[in-house]
Amino acid sequence: MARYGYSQRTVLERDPDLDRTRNLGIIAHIDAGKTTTTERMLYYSGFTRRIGDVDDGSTVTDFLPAERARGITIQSAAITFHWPPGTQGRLGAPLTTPRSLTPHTINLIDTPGHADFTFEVLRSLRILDGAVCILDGVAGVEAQTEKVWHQASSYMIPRIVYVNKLDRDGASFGRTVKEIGARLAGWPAVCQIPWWEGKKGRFVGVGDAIGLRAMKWDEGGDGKAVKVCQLEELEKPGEALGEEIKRARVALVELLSEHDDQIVEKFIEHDEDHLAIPSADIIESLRRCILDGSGAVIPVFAGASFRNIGVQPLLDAVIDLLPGPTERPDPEVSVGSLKGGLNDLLGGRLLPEQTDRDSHKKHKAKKASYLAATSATSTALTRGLEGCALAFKVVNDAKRGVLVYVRVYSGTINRHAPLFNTSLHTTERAPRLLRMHASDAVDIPFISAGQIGVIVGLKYARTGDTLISYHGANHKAGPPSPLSSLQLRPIDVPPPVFFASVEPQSLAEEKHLEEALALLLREDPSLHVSVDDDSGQTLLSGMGELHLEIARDRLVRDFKAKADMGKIEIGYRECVLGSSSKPEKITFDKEIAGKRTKAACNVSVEPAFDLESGVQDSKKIWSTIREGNMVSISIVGMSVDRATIDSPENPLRPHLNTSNLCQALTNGALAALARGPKYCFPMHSTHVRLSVDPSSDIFGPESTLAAFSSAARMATLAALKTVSKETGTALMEPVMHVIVSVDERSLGAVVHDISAARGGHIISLGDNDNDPLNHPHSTTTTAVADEPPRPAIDVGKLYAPPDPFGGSPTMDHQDSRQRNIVARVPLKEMVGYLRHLRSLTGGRGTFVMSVDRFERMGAQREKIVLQELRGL
Ligand SMILES: Nc1nc2c(ncn2[C@@H]2O[C@H](COP(=O)(O)OP(=O)(O)OP(=O)(O)O)[C@@H](O)[C@H]2O)c(=O)[nH]1
Repeated sequence: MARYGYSQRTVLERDPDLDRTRNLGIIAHIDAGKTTTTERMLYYSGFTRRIGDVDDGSTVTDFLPAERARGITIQSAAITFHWPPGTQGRLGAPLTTPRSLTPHTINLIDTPGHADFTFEVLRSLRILDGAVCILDGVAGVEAQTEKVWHQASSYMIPRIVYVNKLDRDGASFGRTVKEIGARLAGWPAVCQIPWWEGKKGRFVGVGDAIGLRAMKWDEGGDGKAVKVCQLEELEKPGEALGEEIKRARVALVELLSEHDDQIVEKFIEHDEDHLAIPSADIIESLRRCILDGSGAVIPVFAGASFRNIGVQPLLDAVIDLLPGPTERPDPEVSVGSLKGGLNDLLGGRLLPEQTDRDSHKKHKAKKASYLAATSATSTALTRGLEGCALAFKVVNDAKRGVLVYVRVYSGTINRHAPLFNTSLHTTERAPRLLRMHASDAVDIPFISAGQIGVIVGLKYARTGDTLISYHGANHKAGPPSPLSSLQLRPIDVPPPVFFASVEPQSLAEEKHLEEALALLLREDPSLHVSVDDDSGQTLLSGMGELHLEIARDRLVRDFKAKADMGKIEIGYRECVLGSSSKPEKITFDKEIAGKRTKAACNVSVEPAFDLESGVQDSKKIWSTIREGNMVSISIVGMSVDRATIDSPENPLRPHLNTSNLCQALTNGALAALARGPKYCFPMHSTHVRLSVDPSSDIFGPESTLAAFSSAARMATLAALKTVSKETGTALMEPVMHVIVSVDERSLGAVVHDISAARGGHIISLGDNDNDPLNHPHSTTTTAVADEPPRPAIDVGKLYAPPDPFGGSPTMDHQDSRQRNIVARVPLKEMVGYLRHLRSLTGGRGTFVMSVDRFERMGAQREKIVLQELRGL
């Protein structure tokens, strides 16, 4: 079965320009040096005339004022530049090997490193064809890196690693290589080794195991001039670098031989001489090994971007090793109930998957109907579809208005073409198309498959929406089915756990604030806005404190909204403690716009703390799980089979369509669940059972969908109120899955702090028994969920060059060993944790966290939290 996001190999036309395009992302832990490295890339490619500096806020990529002020990257900006610069080759000429001899187009998508921006990272990751993962040579593999690395594996993104900051005291390339093996669960293929010179071990350049040479940069220069030394020059007596480069080459060939048969042939062809294999063959082998995006083989490069060392060979590696759009797997789409690769679907090659439970006969019948459906869909798509793109980012630009960044996956998107948004079901024209160079832009007539570009002037498109253009576009009706339901697979948005009220400073500002919030939500769908019915207050919720702080900055500074944001608070949830004793029946009966509307339904509620295992209800014909709650619907006289087919006996006919009715009822119930009866927090772990009896609850044409939705909302509110009175409700709190990376020395203090002071539950300690790093000969397997485990990695057998001081690759320096503490901790106890962790660990500790679940609080804890909430 295909993994998340993609199925089989793509069948994009082999376009020579696309072969020379790299949709590249840079991923890393916060502060590893993404922006610093990007600035050098832009400078060496001739894109900028001076090197921007993160520390004085003059970089090209971090162009939002909020980013510049904080010195961190918040938004992924897409920039296009060319590498190598100059005229060594020309576009359209056949590809030479190595590819880095011919100019290529790099679309660079910068991704944020902060944990609060997971959604940003994910939405950038999915459109990449390859990525560079930057590590800090002192800190090694940090918790956030591990997290993003595994996310990239699940999107099958081919990656290379760049170990940065090797100029810093305490930098340890060898230890970092071992950590790559252990923590990133792949085989590090050391392509470069650091060149440390003199007694103090000054970092001056890199040794190249692929090209059997070394590169040296002048101290203090802009790094443009690179001195290349061949192996012979490095083999002088007393010169250790030459020998180490040879050792690295042997290790590289040995490693590749275990993953690639073709390099074994080359090895034999060259009399089993590791050094005799041409560098072009090594490059091709590395390329083959990383192309599947599994991360099983991890090419490792070295540098110190801040000192202008190592960036040009890194760019060469991007071109030489990472794939172009034509070499990537087919993007996964859904069309109605069909799911599969877009190009498979267009080419009529989508095959059904047989589940283990399907009997052969049943499978045969299923396959026949499936094939008929896919073939009809394929024909419709091939006839109709002109272009299909994913809006992966929406940005409000002060000069140009709203910019929608898109990646085109099929066909072309042309200027002025009407674009149908299959997520919102609206059509909008694309008046202008741009190619972005950070904050500069160039007008272009079209964006074709595999390319990244910007559409200006769209009013509705949001981040994550699928946009299509089609033959015979019809503004009013939109495309015919099934084209109208074509969607590139969306990203799951985690639940928001922090919220704050947002108030306009005056009544006159209300409208402007509303518009600014709407724009903010278009940019970032992981933000939510709700209006408290009782107080009329607008609440903005998000995934982290920083997430909301940035949202406030965006509102006030960038959108110029005159608004105040209240205190950022934790988004608790409320749950019912018992079930309704009898269903609550509500008849909604109201005149709307001069027209009478009337509908009724019955609702009962009950606790559902384990939604994962499913809630049994034989009568239900429809159920939805949303934000930790379940809504299930039954209609008297209908069973699951008949419900989906609008047969003549369907009791809802002729006024109502079953799925529209169920959707309207669900929307009504979900609206009621947004506010708990006692504490006003959203409900969680609650099952709403809704039932409609067509003989008594439907009143002919007066029973509109809106009337049903209102009836469902009111009945759910009433049922929650009754249960709250009869059995009570309780508070639930977000509990986080936390990974803290600390060195051995601080382990005890941090563990004690988590378990004693923060009420956390330690799950694992990365202790001597489990942590491969502490057992040089122990093994590790891949940590990617839903992946079959890869053969174990023997960390002790990995090649890593010796480090000059301190960080020996055997990691016998007890105190500098990194340990990962995995724990579950209530979010409330994690507020402001980074500062505390830094003080416990002398500034070295880092952590990542994500929402694990919502948990009911004990009575004592609930009392304390309630007192705090009431300001007591
Ligand atoms: N000594 C040294 N410092 C570096 C190097 N590269 C980056 N830095 C410094 O590390 C800090 C963080 O660098 P950034 O480039 O902002 O890191 P980033 O990964 O973009 O950080 P975010 O944007 O916050 O995710 C800055 O103070 C840089 O000057 C390097 O090679 N050597």
